[in-house]
Amino acid sequence: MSFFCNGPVALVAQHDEHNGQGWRVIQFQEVTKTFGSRTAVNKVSFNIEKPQMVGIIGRSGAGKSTLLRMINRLTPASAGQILFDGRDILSLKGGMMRRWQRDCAMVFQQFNLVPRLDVVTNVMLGRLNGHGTLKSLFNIFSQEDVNSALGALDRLGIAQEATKRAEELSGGQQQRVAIARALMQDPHMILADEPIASLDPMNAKIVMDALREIHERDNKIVICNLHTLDTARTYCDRVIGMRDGFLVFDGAPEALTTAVAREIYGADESFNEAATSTAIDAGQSGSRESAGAMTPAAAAV
Ligand SMILES: Nc1ncnc2c1ncn2[C@@H]1O[C@H](COP(=O)(O)OP(=O)(O)OP(=O)(O)O)[C@@H](O)[C@H]1O
Repeated sequence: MSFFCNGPVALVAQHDEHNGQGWRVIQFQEVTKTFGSRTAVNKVSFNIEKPQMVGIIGRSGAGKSTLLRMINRLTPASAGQILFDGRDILSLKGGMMRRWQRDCAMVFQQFNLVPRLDVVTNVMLGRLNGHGTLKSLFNIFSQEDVNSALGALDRLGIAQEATKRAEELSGGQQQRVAIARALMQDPHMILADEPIASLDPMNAKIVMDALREIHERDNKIVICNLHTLDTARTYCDRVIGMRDGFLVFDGAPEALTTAVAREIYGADESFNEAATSTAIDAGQSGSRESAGAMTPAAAAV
């Protein structure tokens, strides 16, 4: 299904919170965020009914980051509901809220690692929410934590960097460490806020391949804010377009034509898709840096 409209949409299907296959549905119901007089996210409604890789696109200021940050409660919503398994996650407090935040791991544009800590410790920080207060306070990790962190790094193809300080790594490597840290949370979903915006095309491809592989192999939802249409088309099963806080497009990547993109971006006839391109060539694998056990996922899309 795809649709396009110029105003608020409310397409919340009425159904059980389970999709009949034991998989838990996420429902966004008129989710809204206002900052003073500005409405950053305006009555956004949609459901995710199966593990999908969802790309959110739109021009700067459209509300993409705010929407993502509301999901894991980094930004409080002003109105609406986000239901997971029928439970409104926007009203969770204390330990329940922290557990939810562990369930939806965030990956940020600027990686958010601790620069002077070694890579493996940075990855293990993903476990902190699951530890008791004392253990968390002193960063006490078990041998099992160390083994899991090394396993996650190996999966991301950077186990050999485990003992280096995070600040010694390239941007692409740091983002893979951040993804390994997210995996340590064993989350239901990964929320990636412009994960490749600071990376060159080769590293952008490695990072997007990694996210796609996690989606495919672990059957996890990945929601990814993206600035580039070609990346959304190549990697995502579903694209959501935002404009001025409204959800204005929700459909398959094939439906994301240049004309549709022009509407989402509020651009005129001079709109040039190349301006949003990262020039990721999904087929260019010969010279690229190894991503370890990654499957070049773009080929599967
Ligand atoms: N903490 C804040 N205080 C006030 N206004 C904010 C705050 N965060 C976001 N906004 C405003 O909300 C609107 C949506 O911002 P948001 O960062 O969600 O957009 P975006 O689509 O992610 O943009 P970009 O692609 O540039 O990151 C913008 O007008 C922004 O200025």
